Amino acid sequence: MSGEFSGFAAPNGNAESHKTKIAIFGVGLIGGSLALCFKGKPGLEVVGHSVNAASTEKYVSRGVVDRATTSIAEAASDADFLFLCVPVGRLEEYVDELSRLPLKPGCIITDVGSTKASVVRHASKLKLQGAVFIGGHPMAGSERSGVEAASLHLLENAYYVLTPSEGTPEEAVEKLEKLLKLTRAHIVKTDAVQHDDIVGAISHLPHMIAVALVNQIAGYNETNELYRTLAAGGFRDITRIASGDPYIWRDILLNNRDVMLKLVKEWQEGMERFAGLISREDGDGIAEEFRRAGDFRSQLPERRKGMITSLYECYVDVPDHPGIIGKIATELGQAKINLSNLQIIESREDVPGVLRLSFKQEDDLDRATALLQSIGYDVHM
Ligand SMILES: NC(=O)C1=CN([C@@H]2O[C@H](COP(=O)(O)OP(=O)(O)OC[C@H]3O[C@@H](n4cnc5c(N)ncnc54)[C@H](O)[C@@H]3O)[C@@H](O)[C@H]2O)C=CC1
Ligand SMILES: O=C(O)C(=O)Cc1ccc(O)cc1
Repeated sequence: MSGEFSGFAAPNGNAESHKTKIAIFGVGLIGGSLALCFKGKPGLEVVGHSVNAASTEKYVSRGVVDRATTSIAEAASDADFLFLCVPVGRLEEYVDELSRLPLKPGCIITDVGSTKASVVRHASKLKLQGAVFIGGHPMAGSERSGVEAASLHLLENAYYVLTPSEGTPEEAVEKLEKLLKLTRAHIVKTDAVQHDDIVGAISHLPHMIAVALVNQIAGYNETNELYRTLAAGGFRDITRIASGDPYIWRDILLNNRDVMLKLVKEWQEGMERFAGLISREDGDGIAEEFRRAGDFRSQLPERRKGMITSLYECYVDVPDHPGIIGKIATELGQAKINLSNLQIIESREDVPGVLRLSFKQEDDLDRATALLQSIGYDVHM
């Protein structure tokens, strides 16, 4: 092996003679984003698997993998790393299927499922014929799905949780960590059960609440369309995650059932408490709730990609006159700064507009902020 990855040993130590083969089962948003991080790197070969022949052709024609197959056995054969990137409800079947195949001794099987306890428990019960299973969960994503939504930068700067068990060989974890450096994500290790408790609270519950909230408003809208018309900025922002893939989320919530039921109960108790404050007209109590929330929120990691926001954003105060959007877009374009979205938040004739600029990379955000400030715009995060 040569170049950037010289010395990147295949898990069986057979580094020099063969490329390190990475098999990706389910090349969608997450599988495709991982594939893009690995493909084209010296010493690595990326093979995609789908149950569907049309999908395998698409993976190759979009340049996301080196080759693709509908045969699990072919994808798995001689692979050094096997990434299971299918919906959570399918993960255990894939682990079962792999346990029946002649895998390369010392290969590493990992997954990207949003829940960890059940798949880790399942894998620990199987004889994996010399393979090592390590649970994984890249904590970045978006409400989009499919290989079309995959991006080389999706996982950059995000947290990537690994859940090795007590018996997992340390050197296998190190090999996986070394490969995952290519994603530029930050590795965090924790126990699978604890993972599901925490991620249930900070990701699964917010997704559920967003869906319930949108559906509540959609119900009102049936009798008065002004609900949709007036549902601007804030509502749209906090409910973006309600547009996640229905089947991906069905599997996540069902798989994390016990955690979700406990969280929903506690959420309902929180809402009851809030309703009590309102019905008793306890203004101080309401203000205290907002104060506590504001305090905790201000301690959240800033601009951390992953949960709830997968973009880097800033706001620019702009005088409300025609042409300003084009002017800013042109300035950014001339500086070769990649803008991924641009939106007017408030724009009335007598009120200064606020333009929201979204970027996929932190560096673009930093450069845009510096450029726009240098030419006199008021930019804030
Ligand atoms: N969507 C997100 O933001 C995140 C999702 N995850 C996890 O990543 C995994 C994949 O999710 P995404 O990439 O978002 O979904 P996706 O829908 O973009 O990709 C799923 C892939 O699995 C394949 N697939 C779907 N149903 C299948 C079935 N029944 N049998 C075999 N293959 C099937 C699809 O063809 C596709 O290639 C899930 O386990 C999810 O929990 C993890 C982090 C973030
Ligand atoms: O879209 C967002 O902001 C998310 O919260 C993405 C997300 C969805 C599922 C995961 O398991 C991890 C991250």
